[in-house]
Amino acid sequence: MDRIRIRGGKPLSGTIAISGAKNAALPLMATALLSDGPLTLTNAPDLADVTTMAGLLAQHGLDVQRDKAARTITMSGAASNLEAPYDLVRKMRASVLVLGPLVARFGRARVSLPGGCAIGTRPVDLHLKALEQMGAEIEITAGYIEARAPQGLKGARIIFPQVSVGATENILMAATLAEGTTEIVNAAREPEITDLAACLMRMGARIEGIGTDRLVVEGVKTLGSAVHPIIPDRIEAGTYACAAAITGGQVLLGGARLDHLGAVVRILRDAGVDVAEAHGGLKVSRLNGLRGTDVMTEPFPGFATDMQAQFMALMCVAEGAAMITETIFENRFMHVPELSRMGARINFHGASAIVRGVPKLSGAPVMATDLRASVSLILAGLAAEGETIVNRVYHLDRGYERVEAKLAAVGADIERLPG
Ligand SMILES: CC(=O)N[C@H]1[C@@H](OP(=O)(O)OP(=O)(O)OC[C@H]2O[C@@H](n3ccc(=O)[nH]c3=O)[C@H](O)[C@@H]2O)O[C@H](CO)[C@@H](O)[C@@H]1O
Ligand SMILES: C=C(OP(=O)(O)O)C(=O)O
Repeated sequence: MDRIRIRGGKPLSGTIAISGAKNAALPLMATALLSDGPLTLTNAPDLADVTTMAGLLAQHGLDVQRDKAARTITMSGAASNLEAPYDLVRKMRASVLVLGPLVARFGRARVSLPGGCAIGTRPVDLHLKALEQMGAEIEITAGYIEARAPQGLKGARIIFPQVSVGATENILMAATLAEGTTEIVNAAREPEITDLAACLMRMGARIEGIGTDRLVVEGVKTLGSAVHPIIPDRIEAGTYACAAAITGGQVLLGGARLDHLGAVVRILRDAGVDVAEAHGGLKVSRLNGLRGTDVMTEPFPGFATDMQAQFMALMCVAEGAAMITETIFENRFMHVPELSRMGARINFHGASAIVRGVPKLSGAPVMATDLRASVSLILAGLAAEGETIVNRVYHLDRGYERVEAKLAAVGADIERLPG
């Protein structure tokens, strides 16, 4: 298995092009199940998760054409197989996003339950309850969600008791082909939801309230073809902002959008990082020391849970203490013991961690159990004295396109060691 070797201490300088967003690409690909297409997505990132989703759609019977050089994915045809198998769903939880589109269009689907993962139990009860409210009959048998709506889905008033990105996406997609009006109350407002709604509108869907926590969808009979550009990855941008900050460098994040970063910008600024809109993206620099800054994760526009591990790496070398509270996932501190192995001073109890900054981290072999934890160790490695080896790179490849090439191009001493 590949590993990443980093020799720390080099301030980053230059431009990093931000790729299309993983978390936008995956639901956007699932929308291809709602029509015969073709649906062409541009600015598609070259990520393991995108490959998994392409494989899932192909096994459903869609024609999936991917041009990596042109960064496009074109999907067409109607699903002939309505089952999403365990082997693919367990690799990538976002596979469950095929459920809403399949039931809406074909009146039934059989989708493996995703199960838990390193960061939490991550149930899909909100997705299922909302589909039931829209008239679907749902049974769980042999680890599979069996959903049936022989008369089609019906519009309903869905009030989510908790903000869920995936449930909002599944129900938004399903509602586009349901009979009548669906109102989604307490909808997630992440930029990826806005991007999904924009693509669905291009395909002919009728949606109001885009960008708010109340989406109203008027069902239509069919959806058509579209060409849609995927938004830049705000989490990749935030990650490289932390890379610039932790090394005391200055980078331009090509294509990154300030309005997509939500509270991440304010918190980075509070911590002593300069983030400014610049021609072609965002300029991030850190000329003085980092300040310990408290943060709590929240749904958008709050501070993203997908940025928590990276921000913690930054706080490991800040002056003073930072209290980091994780409110979205119950087990998203897997990076703490590994950062501690690199000399970080972190205590955590329950949902909060106290990070007491140290002047220097020291390189070490480390291992991570999820995507953002892995990249937080790369960030720590960029700032550490000596050599850091990050094992289990497959987590990184799910969500970061050529992370070592992008960082090396702005001056990091980093390379992939083929396993
Ligand atoms: C592919 C993708 O876009 N993944 C993102 C998506 O994941 P995902 O869509 O899985 O995350 P959710 O927003 O659904 O999860 C938020 C919280 O709600 C809980 N919950 C969710 C659904 C449900 O039916 N029942 C339930 O209890 C979850 O366990 C979690 O505690 O949003 C997360 C929160 O911003 C991000 O960290 C992930 O990167
Ligand atoms: C948790 C993440 O992804 P997923 O929902 O695909 O596991 C992530 O992108 O940090």
